[in-house]
Amino acid sequence: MNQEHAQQLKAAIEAVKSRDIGNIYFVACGGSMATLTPAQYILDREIDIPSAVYSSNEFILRSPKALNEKSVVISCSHSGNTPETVKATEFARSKGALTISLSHLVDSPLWNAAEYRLHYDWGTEARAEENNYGILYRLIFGILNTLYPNEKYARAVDSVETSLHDVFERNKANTLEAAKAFGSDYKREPIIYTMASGINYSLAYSFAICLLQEMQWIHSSAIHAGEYFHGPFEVTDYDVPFIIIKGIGETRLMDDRAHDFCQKFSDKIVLIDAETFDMEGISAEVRNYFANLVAGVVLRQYAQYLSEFRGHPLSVRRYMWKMDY
Ligand SMILES: O=P(O)(O)OC[C@H]1O[C@](O)(CO)[C@@H](O)[C@@H]1O
Repeated sequence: MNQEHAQQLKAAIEAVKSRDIGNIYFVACGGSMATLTPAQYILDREIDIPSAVYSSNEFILRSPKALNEKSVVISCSHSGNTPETVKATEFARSKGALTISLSHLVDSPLWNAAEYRLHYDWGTEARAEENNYGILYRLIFGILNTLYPNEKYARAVDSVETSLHDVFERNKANTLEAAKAFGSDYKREPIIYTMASGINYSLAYSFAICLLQEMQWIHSSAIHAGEYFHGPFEVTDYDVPFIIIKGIGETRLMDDRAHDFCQKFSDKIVLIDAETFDMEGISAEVRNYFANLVAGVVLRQYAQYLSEFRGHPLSVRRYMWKMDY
């Protein structure tokens, strides 16, 4: 266990405990916003303190009336440099909110803007319990366990710290051949939709906007499985690809309904079904909250092989970080 990370988490959790909390905001852009979103889902399900997710600039511009000294604002920027997220964190602090920021870069502008800072590891060598989701889940379940002590939350933290890494590795190995087949079969597709609901929706969103659009320049759109029947299903056809992510929790009914319909008319469905994951080691009562993380790792491997078969590295950009925007 990284002791520096553990100290940073302890300080942030204690700070939350010392306050009277009225609401919790999650603020970030793009992939980082998608990373934070499952935490909001978990809070929604577990406690009655209201919470919301905002894209950083909208947070400033909309300026929620309830943002005040009773707010906790959790922001995240992988680079620590996204100006909107830095400004949103400064904005939250100026309103008296308790600010906690996650970043891979120590001493970045975001790092210096927040009151409490959480560093996370990144890259192929990083252990799951120390990466972005590992730190976020230790924070969220740590906060829950502090505010509402419950063995379930303690076991969730324990699942992150002792099992998540191996769960990721096993599921990556189990889906390696499927990832290669996806890369090979879908390499010439000009458009790929993603679909999910509940805690998995932000994964469908980040796969569409970050992996497919940003990193592969493939047209895409994330469709909420519940919303599919309210417009998007009209584009379903035998040659239109959909990646459907099915969860194991309370919103699976919506995933099933969308999948049942979609497979009648599309011959190109890539199903990522959390029911097939090996979740051994993750406490049973919180598996729904972890299956989306496993789906993310599985899908990342799919993107990696798509990129290899297309000869288009995931790191290539046309505009991002190259010009003013
Ligand atoms: O604030 P961050 O996490 O550094 O984000 C920077 C960029 O990285 C992404 O999350 C993924 O490349 C983009 O969506 C975003 O614009």
